[in-house]
Amino acid sequence: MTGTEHAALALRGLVKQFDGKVAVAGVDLDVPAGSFFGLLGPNGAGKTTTLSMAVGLLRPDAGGAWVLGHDVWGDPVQAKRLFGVMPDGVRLFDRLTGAELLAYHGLLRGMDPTVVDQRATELLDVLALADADRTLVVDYSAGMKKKIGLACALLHGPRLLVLDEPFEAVDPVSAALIRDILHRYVGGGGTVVFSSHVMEVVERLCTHVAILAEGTIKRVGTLHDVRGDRSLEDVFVEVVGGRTATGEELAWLSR
Ligand SMILES: Nc1ncnc2c1ncn2[C@@H]1O[C@H](COP(=O)(O)OP(=O)(O)OP(=O)(O)O)[C@@H](O)[C@H]1O
Repeated sequence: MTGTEHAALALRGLVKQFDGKVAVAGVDLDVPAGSFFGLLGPNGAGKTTTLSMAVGLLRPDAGGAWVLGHDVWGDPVQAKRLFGVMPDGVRLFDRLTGAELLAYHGLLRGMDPTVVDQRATELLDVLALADADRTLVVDYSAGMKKKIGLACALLHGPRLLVLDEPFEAVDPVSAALIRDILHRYVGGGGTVVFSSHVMEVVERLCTHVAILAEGTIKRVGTLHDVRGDRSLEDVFVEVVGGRTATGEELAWLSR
C-alpha cells in the first residue's frame, strides 16, 4: 500500500470487534524508523488488540499492517523476519529453562545453532538471567518472564521491536536494565514500539507518542508535539477524560 514504505511500522484502518463490541475502531499509525514510540492508553483502550493485529497474532476485521514496507498479513514470512515481539501475558513455552527456550526460538527461526548459543549466553548474561540456568520459565518471577520474553524477541536481531506492556510488574532494577537495553537498541538503529499506561516511563523514554482511547488514536506525534509545555499526564487525562471527584463521595470513610 502506498505511504507504508518508509515507516518501521504502518497501520492502516485497523478494526476489530469482539461479539459485536468494537475494540479497535479504525487505527491509522506510522511509527518512524529509529523512533522510540510509546502507545499510551487507559485499560481497555485497545492497545493489546492493536499491537496483536500489527504483528500477525490477531486477524483484523479490516485494515492492515506493514513492517518496513512488508505486508504483515499478505507476506508474513518476510515481514516476521524484520521484527521481534514480546506479547502481553507472556505466551511462552514455560516448561523449558531460559536457555532451552532461546534455543527453541532460534530453531524455529532457522538460525545457525552456534549463533543461537552465543547470542543466548550473551542475552542471559546481560539480562541477569544466567544464574537461573536450571530454573524452568514457569518458575520465573513476573520480571524474569518479561526479561526472557525480551531476549526471545531480540534473538534474531530484528529491526523493529513490538513490546506489549514491557514494564508491567517489573521491579525498578529490572526495569532499568530493560530500559538500558532498549536505549542501546534504538541507538544502534533499531525501532521500538511499546504499549503502556505508565506516563513517567513513556515521558522518560519516548521520542514519539500516540494516545489511544476507545479504540481510536486521539493524539499522535513527537513527545514534544503531544505534550507541548504541559505534563504528559495532563494531556492524557484531558484526552481520555475521567470523572473528577467532588469530595463528597465516600464521606463515610472520614471520621
Ligand atoms: N479476546 C477477546 N474477547 C472479547 N473481548 C476482548 C478480547 N480481547 C479484548 N477484548 C476487549 O476489547 C477491548 C480492548 O481490549 P485490549 O486488551 O486491547 O485493551 P488494552 O488497551 O490493551 O487494555 P489494558 O491496558 O487493560 O491491557 C476491551 O473492552 C476488552 O474487554
